[in-house]
Amino acid sequence: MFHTSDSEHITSNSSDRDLTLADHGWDAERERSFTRLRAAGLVPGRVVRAERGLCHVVTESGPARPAVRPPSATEDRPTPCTGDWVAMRPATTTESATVVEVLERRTAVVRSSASRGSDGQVLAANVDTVAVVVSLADPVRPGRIERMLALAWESGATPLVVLTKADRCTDPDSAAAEVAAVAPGAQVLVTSASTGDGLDDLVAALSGTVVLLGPSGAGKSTLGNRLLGEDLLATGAVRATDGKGRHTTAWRELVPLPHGGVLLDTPGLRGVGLHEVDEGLDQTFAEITDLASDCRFADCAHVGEPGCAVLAAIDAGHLTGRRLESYHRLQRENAHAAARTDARLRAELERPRKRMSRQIRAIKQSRNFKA
Ligand SMILES: Nc1nc2c(ncn2[C@@H]2O[C@H](COP(=O)(O)OP(=O)(O)OP(=O)(O)O)[C@@H](O)[C@H]2O)c(=O)[nH]1
Ligand SMILES: [Zn+2]
Repeated sequence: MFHTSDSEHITSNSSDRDLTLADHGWDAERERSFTRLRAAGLVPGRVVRAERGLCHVVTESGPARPAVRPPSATEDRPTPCTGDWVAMRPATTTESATVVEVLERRTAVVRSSASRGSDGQVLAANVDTVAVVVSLADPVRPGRIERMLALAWESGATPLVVLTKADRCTDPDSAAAEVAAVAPGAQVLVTSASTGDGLDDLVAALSGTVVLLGPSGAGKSTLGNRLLGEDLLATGAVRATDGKGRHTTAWRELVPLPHGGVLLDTPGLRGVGLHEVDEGLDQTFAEITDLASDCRFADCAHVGEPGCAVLAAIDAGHLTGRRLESYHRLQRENAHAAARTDARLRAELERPRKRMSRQIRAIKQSRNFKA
């Protein structure tokens, strides 16, 4: 039955840890909402990696690779993605295990070129903490941080800014203050994977399912290694390059952290763009949102309207012009993403043509393979 984290698994080695659902974030509330499904003979599992038509799931009785039943024409069931909780029909002597339902997502990180709610466009589900990772080895780029925070807030998870490579920065504290000024409502932590500074505070601040979001070279992998414990990732790396182990060992994008919580690292998350982040922008620029309620016009765009409280705050020195410019720029980017989505939805209506091109692609691919 259901293992709790204080079961016998706590004393066993790291690969056994993978066997408990609690280690993967299963909680009492999830269990309660699963009652009906359990009664129907289904078992819960969490998707540790999803591919077309097949997912790697961890269940109470170990890892499974259930098939995903394609939704019927009338069903509006999402395709499972990394982080999803699913209800599975267990394997029988004649049939393999099947994912029957995707449980309601508490949060979702959505890709920019896709619309929320439709299939295959959610990059990560049920994320609790989005850690925006920023290197202190380079000058602080506030616009970049604001952009990632907008995405983080929009997902529904709690954002956190993790400044890395403090050992490469002469004044980490003032850099942290500069970042805190553009991250209202988010905790800002200074760390160094090299010296170990700030890592305990980071572990304490992380909760539930954690995603590390940040540009290439920011130090995400290094930080992830420190959080996971080097042995675990080294094993994963060895297995990934060891041809013999490839078929038996699934590459996991979702790994329990030794101090609690789960690290979610899915390739698509690196370099994700903005998507319908209106609310996320409002939270990222919380002080502008507050000021805007005092603008004379309810739809004030803060670009020169009379009675604009936001522009007045800039004149009074309470808000930087850079901050408002960044807000405008991200709003434009968001609008472009929305327009792209509309174009995509129009394209969806041309399915027959799409299917044709897919067939052509498949034929070309099979030719390449033969060549
Ligand atoms: N001095 C110093 N270097 C660090 C620290 N953390 C990471 N680095 C170095 O920064 C470089 C990039 O780190 P990664 O962890 O690979 O960065 P990443 O964000 O995972 O990059 P991508 O995988 O490209 O997305 C590596 O050479 C690390 O050794 C740190 O705390 N101090
Ligand atoms: Zn205004």
